[in-house]
Amino acid sequence: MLVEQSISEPQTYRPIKILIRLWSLTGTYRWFVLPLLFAALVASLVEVGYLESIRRLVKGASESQFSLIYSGLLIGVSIVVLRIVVTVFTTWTETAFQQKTQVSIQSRLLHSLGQTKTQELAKYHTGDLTSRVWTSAAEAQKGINQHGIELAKNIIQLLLAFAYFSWVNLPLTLAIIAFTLIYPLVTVGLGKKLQREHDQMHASEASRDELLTDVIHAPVEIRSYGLAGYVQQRFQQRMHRVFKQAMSVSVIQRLSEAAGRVSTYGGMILILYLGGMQVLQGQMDVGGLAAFLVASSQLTRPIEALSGLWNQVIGSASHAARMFEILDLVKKKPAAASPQHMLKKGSVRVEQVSYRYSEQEEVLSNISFTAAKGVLTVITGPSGCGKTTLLKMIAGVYEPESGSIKFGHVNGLKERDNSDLLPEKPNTDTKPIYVPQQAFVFSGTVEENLVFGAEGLSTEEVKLAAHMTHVHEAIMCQTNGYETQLQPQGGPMSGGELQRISLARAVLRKPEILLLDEPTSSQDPWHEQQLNLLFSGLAAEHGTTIIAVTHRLSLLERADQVIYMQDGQVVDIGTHRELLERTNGYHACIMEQEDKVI
Ligand SMILES: Nc1ncnc2c1ncn2[C@@H]1O[C@H](COP(=O)(O)OP(=O)(O)OP(=O)(O)O)[C@@H](O)[C@H]1O
Repeated sequence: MLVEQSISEPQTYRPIKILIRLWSLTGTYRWFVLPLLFAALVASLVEVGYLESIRRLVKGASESQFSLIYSGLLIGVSIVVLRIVVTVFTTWTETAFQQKTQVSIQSRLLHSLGQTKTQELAKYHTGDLTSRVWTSAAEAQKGINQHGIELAKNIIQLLLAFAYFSWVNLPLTLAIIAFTLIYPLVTVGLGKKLQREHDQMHASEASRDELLTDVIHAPVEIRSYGLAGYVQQRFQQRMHRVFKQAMSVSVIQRLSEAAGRVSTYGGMILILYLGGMQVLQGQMDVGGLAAFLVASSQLTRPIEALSGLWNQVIGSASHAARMFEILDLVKKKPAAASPQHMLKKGSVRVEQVSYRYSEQEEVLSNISFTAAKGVLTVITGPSGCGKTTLLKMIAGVYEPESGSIKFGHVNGLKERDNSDLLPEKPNTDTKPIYVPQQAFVFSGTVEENLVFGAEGLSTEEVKLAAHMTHVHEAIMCQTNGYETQLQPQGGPMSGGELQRISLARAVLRKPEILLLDEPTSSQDPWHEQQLNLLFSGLAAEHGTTIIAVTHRLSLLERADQVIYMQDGQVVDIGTHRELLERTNGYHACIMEQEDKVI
């Protein structure tokens, strides 16, 4: 039998705090709220004018006072015109506010995702992350730009209507308010429970989305392992959980709506009773009571709307909490280290670096070495010894648990002058560029994949980088050349071609420090040799500092220095020849890897 894992209880936030934070996230667009609130005030005054128009018309007709009828008519016509103007203005401003808010919040999220440490993001499933960034962000922002604004409008309307009705007949007004308050009181009472149910429902939806993402990403595995039935069963279980929680949410919402109906009808009956008594005692005429009854919805409607809106705000708040969790993953950057005057610009110094993934045993212990500017450094060692972890640490993906990684600041080496090979555009970004073993394919064409994020480069520059990594011809073999649309898995380009596209993407940016993880792992011997030549050339002729992780003998032979690692430690540093002569295990390790490659 399949056992579904339980979903951890999400953190619950206070809705008002959430609304304030959402509002502050909308950047400069937050001030759209002011004209909208002003429009809400005008709209509420219009409603009061409407009430006064009815009162004058009814009173004028029942007492045959033509002056009252005319003034009632005048007020009525004026408010119709004003209402049209306010409606047009509000619709336009609301639409603009909604769109700007959504763009602002979602781009904030994407920016945060780009800055969050990989190990933090790794705790989230892709399906969950996607639903937080898109669904939760879209639903959360409605909390301010739709429900929040409506809430404010109704409060303004309620206050003005209350002031007006109190002026007309205070006892009746107090009676109807007292009765209608049942609704918001019930809603607030159920609010906490409703928020908990919303939180759990969103967590269940996320677990369903995770399963869907797995199915989409692994159709081949599902078919070859015959998992279709298993996946279907799991999906049904997760949908059942979503359904149960959606039912709970719905029941709570219906309960509070029922309280709304009781309070509306009860309020009407109370007005009729108290008003009837006032008529019998001669304190009010029948016309006045009828007008009050007709217009009383202006008082009860905002109260009912407030309660319904509060439920919606709670729904948005629950989505917002899921989104904030992601925004809060970005930790403040540590204070910049003092400049290392001994290190030349482009050099990297790794000092006594140790690292562990969560509670596991140490993956890197006390690693130290220097990669000088223009030097080709190659890290090698048995599988699992920590090479990729070390490279990612230099790239800034992980932070050392102890020790430090320093980048040189002193500009002492010769400028890149003889740029007959590299594109001419000077590189201003001195951050290391990391090229992973598995090329990542962005959605778009080959050219877009090469240029990605570095707009403004000419076609010649892009082609030059593709020539340098020997992928230009393969691209030109495609019917649409550089305009070829890449499929999510990189088709129609092969694995080796994609790896060379990924290298060209890095070369195009003229990095001072280039970090390569198994850069020739998918290459045939000829391309492997050509790429090795490129790496040596970049280092020797262009002063690029290259740190590569590899098992390949051909690259080890070309390296200026080889760092040999075992079990998370540096065993020895030297040239390939030196290590072959003096380091135990190095020769065996290289031969073993070469045999695997062959
Ligand atoms: N995200 C992770 N969470 C937990 N442990 C990890 C993670 N990534 C790697 N490890 C562990 O850290 C150790 C070092 O992994 P790493 O990928 O750095 O080794 P490697 O030398 O590059 O291996 P290979 O040559 O097989 O690519 C391994 O034991 C691995 O299981």
